[in-house]
Amino acid sequence: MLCGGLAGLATVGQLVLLAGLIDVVIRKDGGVAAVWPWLMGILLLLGVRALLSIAQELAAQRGSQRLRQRVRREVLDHLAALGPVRLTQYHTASLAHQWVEQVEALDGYAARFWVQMRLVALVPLVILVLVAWQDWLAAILLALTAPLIPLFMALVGMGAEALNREQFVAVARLSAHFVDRVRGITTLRLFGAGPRATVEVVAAADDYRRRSLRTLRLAFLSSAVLEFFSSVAIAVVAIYIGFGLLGDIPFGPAQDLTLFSGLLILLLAPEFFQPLRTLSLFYHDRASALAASDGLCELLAETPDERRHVPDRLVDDAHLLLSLQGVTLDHSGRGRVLGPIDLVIPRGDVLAISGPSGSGKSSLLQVLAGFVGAGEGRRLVAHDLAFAWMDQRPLLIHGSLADNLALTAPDADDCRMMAALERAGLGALVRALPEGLETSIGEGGRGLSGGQAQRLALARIFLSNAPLVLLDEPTASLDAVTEGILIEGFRELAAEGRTLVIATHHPALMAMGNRQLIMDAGREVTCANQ
Ligand SMILES: Nc1ncnc2c1ncn2[C@@H]1O[C@H](COP(=O)(O)OP(=O)(O)OP(=O)(O)O)[C@@H](O)[C@H]1O
Repeated sequence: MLCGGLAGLATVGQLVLLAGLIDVVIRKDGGVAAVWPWLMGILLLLGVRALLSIAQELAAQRGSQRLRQRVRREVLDHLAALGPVRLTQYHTASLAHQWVEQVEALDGYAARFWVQMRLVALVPLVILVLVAWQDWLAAILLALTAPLIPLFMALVGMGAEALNREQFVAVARLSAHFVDRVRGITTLRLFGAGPRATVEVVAAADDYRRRSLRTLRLAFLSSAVLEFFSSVAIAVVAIYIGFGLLGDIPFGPAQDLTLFSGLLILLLAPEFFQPLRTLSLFYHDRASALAASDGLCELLAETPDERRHVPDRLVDDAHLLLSLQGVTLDHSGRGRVLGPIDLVIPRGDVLAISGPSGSGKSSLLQVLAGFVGAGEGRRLVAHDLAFAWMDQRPLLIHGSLADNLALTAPDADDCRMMAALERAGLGALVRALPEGLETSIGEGGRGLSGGQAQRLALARIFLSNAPLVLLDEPTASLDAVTEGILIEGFRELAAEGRTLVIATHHPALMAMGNRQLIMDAGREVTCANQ
């Protein structure tokens, strides 16, 4: 801001020197020697101004980058605090859009508009004082026209803000729409719905195009309004100076106008409006930043479930890993889906949970993991509670096999990774791949079969040191061979001394448990040791 203010003052100084130079040249007093000091002064100020402008731009960019980094970190922390279950109400593509695009939209505001807003009064005020010193009537003319510009800008800006808000909602919807169609491309083709989906995507994209053009139209309109008013104001001042110099204005300070003062006022008049013009250029940035911050604030206003984060500590944690005491779980609009339930999980236990579909098995695992906070009751955990999670659709990221394995063991070397893959029955496959561990896979394990993806997830659990392994229907819809490999893998984990909690319908997995918990309608029906 300081650099911007000084750069503005340097511009004013440059114009004063320019008016002086022209005055000296035209009046031809003093010869070439009299021109030099003016010229040198102009060149010096030109260099100073350039340096100050660069410094201003760099500082603004750094400030904006810091702000965006902070907001992104805050949004990520908030998403983590909301937890995986609450996040299911958002579309991944919309969240990604908010995290990338909406935070990016703050850049123009932070780096340009915010600075310009604070500079906008400084230079015009200095110019007004200078002009008033030369000719108070010209200063009044400038001062009268100046307020019209912010007034019209604000009027246009109000519309721009609403349009930008709609625009962000439309982009978020379009992103979600597109990602859904791409994810479901196989199903769409199977049902012959490809052409209809294409038409829908085209219609959504066209809607977005129309909205973008409407927003741009408004941006151009606001610039045009501003240009019009500043041109009219400059023209009025120019006419006044012209007639004043000709001696056609027989009243006021016009009679004292000289070549220097007339020139100076004429040169300063456009500069008087320049900060406002620059501000209007950035006004669109303000509108889109306000709309983006609305969306971000809405997301950040979602209060995380405090109970998820502050579990009570177990007293006897040498023997127990986890304990639920009278825990319940309610979902808005669904009422109670779990509990009250009491459950203790000793270290080294293998607990198999079964029961009909919808009986609350996954919900119980989510409460055990702390993905959702319990409504009533207490969740007590051991001090070293870390858990590994595996369900029917393992979370695989776009990247190499090694990247996916490193999610649970960032320090694991290739040897350890290969050993884990061998144990999960993927060794031969990975060794046959030309790029081995560096082979890329798509988001959600695209490029791997369902069974291979599950085995990769199992290898990840082998690599992790988590004492508790939570498994939610890990063998659902797999072939017999993969099922066998996974069940063997889980046996090995249990033999290592890890604690396993498995929600399953599979008889072999149920038989693995040293304890059986049968659930119905969110309640424990029986809990028996084998
Ligand atoms: N995020 C949620 N929001 C609202 N209701 C939910 C949510 N998750 C689960 N439910 C409801 O809670 C109940 C228990 O669901 P849960 O997924 O725990 O059952 P489940 O025993 O694991 O079923 P399945 O064997 O079919 O996987 C169901 O009625 C379900 O509709």
